[in-house]
Amino acid sequence: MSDFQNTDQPNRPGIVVTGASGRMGRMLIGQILADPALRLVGALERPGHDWIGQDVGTAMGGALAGVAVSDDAVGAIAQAQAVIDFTSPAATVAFAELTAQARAVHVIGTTGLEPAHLAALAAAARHAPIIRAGNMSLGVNLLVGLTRKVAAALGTDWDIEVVEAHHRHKVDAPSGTALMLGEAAAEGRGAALDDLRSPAREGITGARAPGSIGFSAIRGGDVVGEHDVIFAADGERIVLRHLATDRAIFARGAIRAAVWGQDKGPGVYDMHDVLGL
Ligand SMILES: NC(=O)C1=CN([C@@H]2O[C@H](COP(=O)(O)OP(=O)(O)OC[C@H]3O[C@@H](n4cnc5c(N)ncnc54)[C@H](OP(=O)(O)O)[C@@H]3O)[C@@H](O)[C@H]2O)C=CC1
Ligand SMILES: O=C(O)C1=N[C@H](C(=O)O)C[C@H](O)C1
Repeated sequence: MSDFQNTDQPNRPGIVVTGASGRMGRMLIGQILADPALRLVGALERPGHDWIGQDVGTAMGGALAGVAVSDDAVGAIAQAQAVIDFTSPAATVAFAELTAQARAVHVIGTTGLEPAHLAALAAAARHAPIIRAGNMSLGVNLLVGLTRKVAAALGTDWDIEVVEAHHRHKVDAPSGTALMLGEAAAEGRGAALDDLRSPAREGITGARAPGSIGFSAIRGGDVVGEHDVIFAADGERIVLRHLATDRAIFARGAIRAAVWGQDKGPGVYDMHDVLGL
């Protein structure tokens, strides 16, 4: 049994998955259908998507699931105890309003959220729990704690750089995970990331600002997600690394969050809360 498995819920939560045909949507639906402790009650896609009206199991190339893909977010979310959402920032904000109205748990994996999106999510979280993380894996959330600790132990003569690599389809940079790691490094230094973040480098950038935190992004092929936090000093370097080789790790974390959130009050939570880290 996986460390994420949670079968001690007396009532199986009804889960709606948004972005059903996406890379994460498919992974989530596969895991929910395979777990007798869970119930898939809705699979959402955009209006006009060619999966609309089809059974989601057969659309994914598998067995009948008994749930038709729908573009009726209002109707689907009204029946949900949890909504798991890996889509786009604009879609996530729209789903947050509906999920709050339904008083359901909203698990958000979507990255690339800007301050206006986060403000809308904070408003929705006044009515129901939101669990949001740029990375839902156990490994990355452990790495966040390690990064904070190492940054706190080292002085500003150690330069901090976060380097990430993802598949060619990813639309946002730096990744949500890279930002989590950068925030942890800044916290370790007793500062906010906004105050330490290096601007993107191109052309004559000038020398590195002491104490700053830099980000670099690589995009190519089918890389699931790779993150290095590099602490570089004169004569030595420490590299903290996480390699994701299977999106199943993100889906397991998100499902665990959906179950964990069932008895929680309104508010914004993250995977540290869920995992008890
Ligand atoms: N926190 C974490 O652990 C992880 C986060 N992510 C993040 O999750 C997000 C999705 O990633 P991924 O699955 O790879 O991306 P995909 O592009 O494969 O999937 C996104 C899905 O969302 C759908 N979608 C977008 N807008 C809407 C809408 N308004 N209504 C309904 N569906 C919509 C897309 O449909 P269409 O194709 O028609 O646009 C697509 O099916 C990204 O932000 C990514 O960074 C990914 C992995 C892990
Ligand atoms: O888009 C992805 O694929 C991923 N996105 C998340 C991020 O932005 O960090 C998490 C993971 O790395 C995969």
